[in-house]
Amino acid sequence: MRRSVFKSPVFLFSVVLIVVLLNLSRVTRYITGKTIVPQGVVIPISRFRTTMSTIPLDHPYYKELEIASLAVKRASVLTKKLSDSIATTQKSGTHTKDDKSPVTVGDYAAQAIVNHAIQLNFPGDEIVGEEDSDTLRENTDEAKILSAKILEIIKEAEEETSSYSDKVGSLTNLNDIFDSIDLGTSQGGSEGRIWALDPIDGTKGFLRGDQFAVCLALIENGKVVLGVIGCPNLPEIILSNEDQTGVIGGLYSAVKGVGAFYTPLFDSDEFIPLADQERIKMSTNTSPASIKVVEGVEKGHSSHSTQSKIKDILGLNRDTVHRQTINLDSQVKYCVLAKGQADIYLRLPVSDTYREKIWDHAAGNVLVYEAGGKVGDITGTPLDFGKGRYLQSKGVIAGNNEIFDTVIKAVKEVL
Ligand SMILES: Nc1ncnc2c1ncn2[C@@H]1O[C@H](COP(=O)(O)O)[C@@H](O)[C@H]1OP(=O)(O)O
Ligand SMILES: [Mg+2]
Ligand SMILES: [Mg+2]
Ligand SMILES: [Mg+2]
Repeated sequence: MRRSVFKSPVFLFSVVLIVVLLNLSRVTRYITGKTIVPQGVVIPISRFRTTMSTIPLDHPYYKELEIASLAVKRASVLTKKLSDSIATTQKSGTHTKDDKSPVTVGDYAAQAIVNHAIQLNFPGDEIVGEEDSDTLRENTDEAKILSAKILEIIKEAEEETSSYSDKVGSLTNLNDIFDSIDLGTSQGGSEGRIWALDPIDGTKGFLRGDQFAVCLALIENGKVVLGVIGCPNLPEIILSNEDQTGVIGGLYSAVKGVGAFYTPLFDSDEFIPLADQERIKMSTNTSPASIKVVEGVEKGHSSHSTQSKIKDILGLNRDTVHRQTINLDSQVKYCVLAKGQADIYLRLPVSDTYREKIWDHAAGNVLVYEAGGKVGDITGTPLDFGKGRYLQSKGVIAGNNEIFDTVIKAVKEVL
């Protein structure tokens, strides 16, 4: 009997050869740990994965995102350490500013680190930063104690994140630290590239050992195009004020036109490309029985009583409203919202004259938009980040696309 052609050694060898050739890149990767792309260029595997994903490696602002992420991670390592030893921080490292708000060694040190990274990589860009070094440069005992502590904690954080130093640099003396802090004096505006930095957003939360965030945004011609928020104390899953679980520490990023993303903040000591991060999306929930509202903790920062009335109008039940309200300091509220763990953010003004600062909202703004939500002032008008260091509007309301207009209607009814 004639042997079937399918069983001939030549045929079987050909099949194996075709399979190997079709999977050449996988085979090479298995043997060498490197990937060969068709042009014969050898690139590391993580870059190959990014190229193959839906998000290209050359997406807009890739380098800005990489530098911003590493700088925010280093500042987060520093502030987390302080936050974990908060009893000492409170005693020795806090100064009260002219507007009576607190500033700690953590705020100064984090601003120095992030500003330095921006200047090193994008020397033509301006920075609007919350802090300045005036107090530290005074010839007083308090200034000397604060400054010595700042130098010490920066050195510690740089040692712990030394693998980033080729990208974000390092600061080795107090003069350079003061100069770096003072790079943040831009007056903002609607032209050019301006970074907005809040080195510790929610300093009061930080001092309580609760939530705070390191917030960095890039504003181009008045529009926020990139935002990175490091949340050193934020659990991955936030269900209510009592029920919060999962990995502690999150890094939330958004690039305009690309999307919004989450990755654990302390898991890796390198930059994780967006293709390897988790894409996050706002909820679409509009049901009064199950929607969740995020608000600040501090009654002096937003009007909790006006917010209660709005929740009433939206139809939240008075018996369950406390379970549907999540109180969090700082821009972590935008992160929880963008991740779809809450549906509405209410920040009703306590005073007619207070104007929000751009560094308090810029990064959160692009995060919510890119996750599929909306942010506006109390009239629903989008926030304008091109008007200087301050927003010229009152209050902040954010929500998923389905519920936003209903919330604005309720706000108008109450005010
Ligand atoms: N009087 C005020 N009204 C509204 N926000 C304020 C006021 N004072 C400080 N803030 C800022 O509000 C934000 C925190 O508010 P909340 O945590 O309630 O959302 C912080 O950015 C804080 O600045 P800072 O960055 O100095 O902490
Ligand atoms: Mg402050
Ligand atoms: Mg702030
Ligand atoms: Mg701050």
